[in-house]
Amino acid sequence: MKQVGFIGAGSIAEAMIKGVIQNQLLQPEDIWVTNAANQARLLGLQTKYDVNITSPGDLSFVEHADVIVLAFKPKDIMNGLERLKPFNLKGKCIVSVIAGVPTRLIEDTLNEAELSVIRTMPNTSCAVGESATAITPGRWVKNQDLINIRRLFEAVGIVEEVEESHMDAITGLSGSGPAYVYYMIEALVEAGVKTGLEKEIVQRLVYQTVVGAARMLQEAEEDPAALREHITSPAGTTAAGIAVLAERNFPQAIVDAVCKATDRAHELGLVYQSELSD
Ligand SMILES: NC(=O)C1=CN([C@@H]2O[C@H](COP(=O)(O)OP(=O)(O)OC[C@H]3O[C@@H](n4cnc5c(N)ncnc54)[C@H](OP(=O)(O)O)[C@@H]3O)[C@@H](O)[C@H]2O)C=CC1
Ligand SMILES: O=C(O)[C@@H]1CCC=N1
Repeated sequence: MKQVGFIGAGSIAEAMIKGVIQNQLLQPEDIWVTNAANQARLLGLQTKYDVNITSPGDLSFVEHADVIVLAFKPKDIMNGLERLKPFNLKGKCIVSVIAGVPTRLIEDTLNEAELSVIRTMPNTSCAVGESATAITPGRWVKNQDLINIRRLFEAVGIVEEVEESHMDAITGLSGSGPAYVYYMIEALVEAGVKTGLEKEIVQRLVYQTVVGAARMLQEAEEDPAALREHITSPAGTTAAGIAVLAERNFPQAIVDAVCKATDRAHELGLVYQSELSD
């Protein structure tokens, strides 16, 4: 893999760019980025990461890039693909990080026979090399492309290869997942501040609590339920706190959130499939 071009310069594109540069999988000069309209954003990325940019809407790097990352919103899929169509995509690998959009739609819309398309679902923790990324190959993926793209995402976290039928659920689970965790952290901080502690102190305590819990999961050979039990003394403070969460059906709220996010990913895919057949 020599040159990677990002079409879309938003949150996930930046997280990936930051991660792959930090992990030295790619050099800044091998990365190209464009977007739809926001020139200031592109200049900001160039200043921060020293990557190549083109003017908004200028996809000329597609001619020499080996890998093209589709990093725009699902609503922009048809427009984004139409703009790619005029290019000779022979031998190139198209990597989509777009929620809900099936590989088949990309394959069928782009004007290239037997195109290598890989659908992926990373999360923004790419930026610190800690993404949980799922990848699924399209119909005509070359083995070497799959190896290369796996390597790209392994440079910024862990990778699971899955059947495409699981991608919407993964989008709702680990694609959106950091947001659920941040939401809980926001609430923990709010609770700490309410006790009268300084916000900075609360933040340090809470962030480290979350980092420590995550490391325990990775390093202790016990599941989360067992780790929770170790903290929960009979009739102690944790038991009192957990009882409130159980009473408010915290686990069910999380399950419902993931299901809803999964349904939303599926809906996004259906919308654009039906557009294709119109
Ligand atoms: N954010 C996340 O945590 C994750 C997001 N994703 C997926 O990644 C995709 C991007 O999400 P995110 O980065 O959050 O979105 P952002 O809104 O932050 O960025 C979207 C980018 O797409 C650009 N864009 C829109 N249309 C076009 C076009 N036709 N050609 C070129 N660029 C275009 C926008 O340009 P401009 O600003 O100029 O309009 C912008 O740079 C989505 O499909 C999402 O499902 C996947 C995993 C995680
Ligand atoms: O919210 C979204 O649609 C995207 C997909 C996964 C994370 N963010």
